[in-house]
Amino acid sequence: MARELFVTPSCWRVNFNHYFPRPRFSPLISPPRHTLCAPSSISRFSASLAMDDSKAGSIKEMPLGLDTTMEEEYASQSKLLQEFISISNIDKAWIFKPDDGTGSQAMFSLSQPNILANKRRKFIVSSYISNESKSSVNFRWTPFPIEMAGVSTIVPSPSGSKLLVIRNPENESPSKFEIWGPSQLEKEFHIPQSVHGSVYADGWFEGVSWNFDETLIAYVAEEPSPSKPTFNDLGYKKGGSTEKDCGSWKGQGEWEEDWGETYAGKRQPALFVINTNSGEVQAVKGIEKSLSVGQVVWAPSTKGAHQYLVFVGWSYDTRKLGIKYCYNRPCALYAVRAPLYESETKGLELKDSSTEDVPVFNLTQQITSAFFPRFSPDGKFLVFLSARSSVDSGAHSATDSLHRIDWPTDVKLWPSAKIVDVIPVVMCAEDGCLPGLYCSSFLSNPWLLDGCTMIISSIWSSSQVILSVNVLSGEVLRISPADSNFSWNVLTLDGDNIVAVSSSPVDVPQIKYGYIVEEATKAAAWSWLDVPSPIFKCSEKVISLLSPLQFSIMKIPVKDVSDSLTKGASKPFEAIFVSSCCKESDACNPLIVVLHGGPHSVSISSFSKSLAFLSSIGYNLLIVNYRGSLGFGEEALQSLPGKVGSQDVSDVLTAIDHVIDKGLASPSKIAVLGGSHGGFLSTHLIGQAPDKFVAAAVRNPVCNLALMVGTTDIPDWCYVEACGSKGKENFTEAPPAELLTLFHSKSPISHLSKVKTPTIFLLGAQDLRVPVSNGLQYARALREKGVEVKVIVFPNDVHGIERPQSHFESFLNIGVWFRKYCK
Ligand SMILES: CC(=O)N[C@@H](C)C(=O)N[C@@H](C)C(=O)O
Repeated sequence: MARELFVTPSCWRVNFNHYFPRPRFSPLISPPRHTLCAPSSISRFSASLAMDDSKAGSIKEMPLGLDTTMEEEYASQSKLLQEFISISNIDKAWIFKPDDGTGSQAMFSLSQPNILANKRRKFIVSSYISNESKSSVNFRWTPFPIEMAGVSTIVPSPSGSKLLVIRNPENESPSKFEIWGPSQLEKEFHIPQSVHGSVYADGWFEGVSWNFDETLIAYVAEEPSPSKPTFNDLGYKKGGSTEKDCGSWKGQGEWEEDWGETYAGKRQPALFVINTNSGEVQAVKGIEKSLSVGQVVWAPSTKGAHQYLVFVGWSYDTRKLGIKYCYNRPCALYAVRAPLYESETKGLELKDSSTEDVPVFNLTQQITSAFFPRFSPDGKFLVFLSARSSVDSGAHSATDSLHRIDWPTDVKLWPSAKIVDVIPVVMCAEDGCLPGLYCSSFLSNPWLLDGCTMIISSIWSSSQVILSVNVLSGEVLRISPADSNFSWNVLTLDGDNIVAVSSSPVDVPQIKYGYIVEEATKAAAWSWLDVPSPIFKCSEKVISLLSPLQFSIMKIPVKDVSDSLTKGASKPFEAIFVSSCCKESDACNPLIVVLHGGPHSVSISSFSKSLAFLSSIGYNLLIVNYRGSLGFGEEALQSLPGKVGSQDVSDVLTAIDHVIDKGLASPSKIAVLGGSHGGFLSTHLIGQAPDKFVAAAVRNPVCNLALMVGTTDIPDWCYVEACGSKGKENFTEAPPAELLTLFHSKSPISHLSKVKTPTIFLLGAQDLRVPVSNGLQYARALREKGVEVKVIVFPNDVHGIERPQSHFESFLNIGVWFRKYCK
């Protein structure tokens, strides 16, 4: 579940299958290993042509799996794909306010794939913001970005006078902490591996927080490596050895569970505090060994009392089940006393100075999930998000709720403090009303100047919108324009103004500046200005290819509504339709049906570089948010578990019929593209509707639940999605034979005998979520029965296939594959 969604730093829940390349820094990948579709006669022909081309007289070999016709296509598509892929993303932004009250300074952290190096390049661009009047704003940009090579994360201090830069080691070397002032490096500290490993910068466990007077920074890092047994020629060496000596060697010791997909080999996340003056690092004491911690913030401090930290803790029963994309892992907010530093305590008489038995308080015992803690600016309340629907139902993601704790000044009252519901889980909303909360991140400071209104981004049907939430009254307003089908995301706040970004499937992102219009009706209370910026600059070619494209969001009525369906599950679902408007003839472009994974994820109406590339080379897109997707209320979402492979398949077929009936698609030119659960749907579709699709492309598809259940990091997912609400209770690591039969019967592999559609498989060999065996088994079985198949295995990729070269090669092959079969 990955994505290329712009400007949504830790947004795991949206579109993540195709559109969210998160940086992965590892060595070059090798060329495709498996290519099962090139007839040898064509290969010989290609080789001879290549020979004629060669002025040097050497024989050029055609890369594995290519023929000359395809090579032409490769060459032309690859140039264009590069132009799309090189458009920058905004990962984060901050505002700095000078003391003299003049204007503000914005800093944007951007990234761009460096395909040659197979890494993401990170850089910074700044802009001076001046408000000439309430309704006009001017951003003056620095002429060039500055590269931030080797930087894992940057975090400005609350006053904006210091910048923490963390560089994680690539090997066994120390983590580097740099503290920068306005014009120079002020401090640099190297934290050895014996203290802790890499600092978490994963967008989930990640948490780096400055205290109020900027003397301490709390953060989450990997625990130091446990010692491993040492052996030498006499056998086991008692007491081990810290030094490397050539006469001894290290064994492995006991295997430790990790959090699965993307966390392979990562050690337990633990809490640390560094003193910004001395560089002294202390591990936070008192936290149970088994608790994984993250998202730390400082609790409001009281003069003369200890400082406390609030963090999220995840516990587990017998094993850690995969956590990436899985909000159904129980978690709670905890408070713990921060370590004491001598310099901090000088001259202070601490009220509770004992260092023994440091207590850890669970603040959210009444609820099964609590994360993204944010204190109000006055420290009077603590707000957090909860995925309790997800935890309680077992669905890996579901509708969120927002809560508040009025923060007691007396530490002893913390554990019993009441949790107030601010936004409850929405089961089924009336048309035009909030469908529920679906958030993948909160700003570190989400507060307007009144101190009680939070600005957040959330999914609303097929779009992302910006909401203002008054956490005292519970009033929620959709403040991004309600008449816009574009997706909007808040980047940072400038006092009571908002710096945001807005985009659509056919419009590259545009920076927006939002301000409150006085004395206006509530519905029109915010106005948005366009901010010209150099950030999303793209080539003339890209601009000209995007300009004739248009998109709409279609409502698709549910087929076969019955009394057994809830109201929410009987309401229309949605699909985003992208097409070319200026057609020379009446013939429709070929259609690609695009299916997100999860299944409890969503394709939003934002710009996706890879999908825009496919649209620009002449495909219409039908991006289906089948029932079960996020953004449509809890009843619609919960209608899918237990019915995967039938209800979702039926919704996609209904959406296809809808566009055919409207004359927007030709029934003989339809292809399907999906990853993970989207690949499950795609392979189901080519089996259940074998005459419908001329080509398919699948990325790490789930093809056989009976195989997946024994190999994935989330076997519980197979139970919940195949069996519904019973699945959670019945989960066991050793599924009985009858259940394996059920899993098989609900899987695409059970329809394999009917498949005819030429299918390309893009597989990540390091995928722990849907291990490569799932795609390979299905591809080999198709090949065995004579269906055209191409398989590309990326040896160093995980589930998302996001490493720049792999992402590029995947979409280039998808483009060429579809061109071959969809004329
Ligand atoms: C929860 C989860 O990871 N499910 C996978 C089977 C899946 O479909 N993943 C989605 C999110 C993806 O798009 O990769």
